[in-house]
Amino acid sequence: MAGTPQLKLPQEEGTDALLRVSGLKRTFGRGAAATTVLQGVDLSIKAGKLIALKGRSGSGKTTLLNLLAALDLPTEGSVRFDGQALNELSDKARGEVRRRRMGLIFQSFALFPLMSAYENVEFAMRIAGVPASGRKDAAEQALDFVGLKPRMHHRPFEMSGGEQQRTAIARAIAHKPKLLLADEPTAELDSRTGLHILSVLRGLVKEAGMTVIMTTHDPAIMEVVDEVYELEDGIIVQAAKL
Ligand SMILES: Nc1ncnc2c1ncn2[C@@H]1O[C@H](COP(=O)(O)OP(=O)(O)OP(=O)(O)O)[C@@H](O)[C@H]1O
Repeated sequence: MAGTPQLKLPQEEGTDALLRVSGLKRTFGRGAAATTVLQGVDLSIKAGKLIALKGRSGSGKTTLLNLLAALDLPTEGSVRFDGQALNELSDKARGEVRRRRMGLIFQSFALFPLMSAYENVEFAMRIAGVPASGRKDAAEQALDFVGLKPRMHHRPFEMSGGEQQRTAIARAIAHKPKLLLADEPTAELDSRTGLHILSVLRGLVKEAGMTVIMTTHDPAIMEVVDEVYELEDGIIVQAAKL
């Protein structure tokens, strides 16, 4: 894979965690119908790591990812991202942090069907507030990074599942976020295509200095990541450094 030097994030001094999660609890519903999914999650993640979050179905992986992405608010506890406590921000400021400094990837790709790969990436940058003058180059760099520049004018229905997921990755990284959050990024792909997606994600960490956190059931993922965290009964029960 051709790494694009321009995608590299500025390296910062300091050893503070990029993401610090403390006593995170999330309860859905009220009274007798209440379900506490996260019971007090603590996590500290340094910049420049590839992280897998595993756990059986229903263990709370997506719930945790949504809290890290500031798409949801905890019932108790806090998420500190890049030095800011997300729960202390207004809704608007939280949305800004997510759009400008995070990238999100979903298992269903979630691309706009009538837009080409390039237009999908360019549109996301517009939403992220990237000035018009820089959008074309940044979109092309991101599509080049995932190996899709030759197909960037194709629309999603003209692309394979792997190409659609690579478009979704390009869209998530074009504004150079510090943190990329991916919910089961290989779930809808065959194993060979899944491995290709993993090598793209690995490249983002190694060559661009991003931090990637992904939920997964895929054993192949555990082998290539830097750390694996396991959710069980609402807490982290295992944190392995490979
Ligand atoms: N908005 C909600 N309202 C009520 N319950 C919810 C809500 N969101 C999630 N849950 C419940 O929280 C639990 C954890 O769900 P979550 O999607 O986080 O699990 P998961 O580990 O990602 O599962 P999977 O691997 O199947 O995707 C489930 O029992 C789910 O039904």
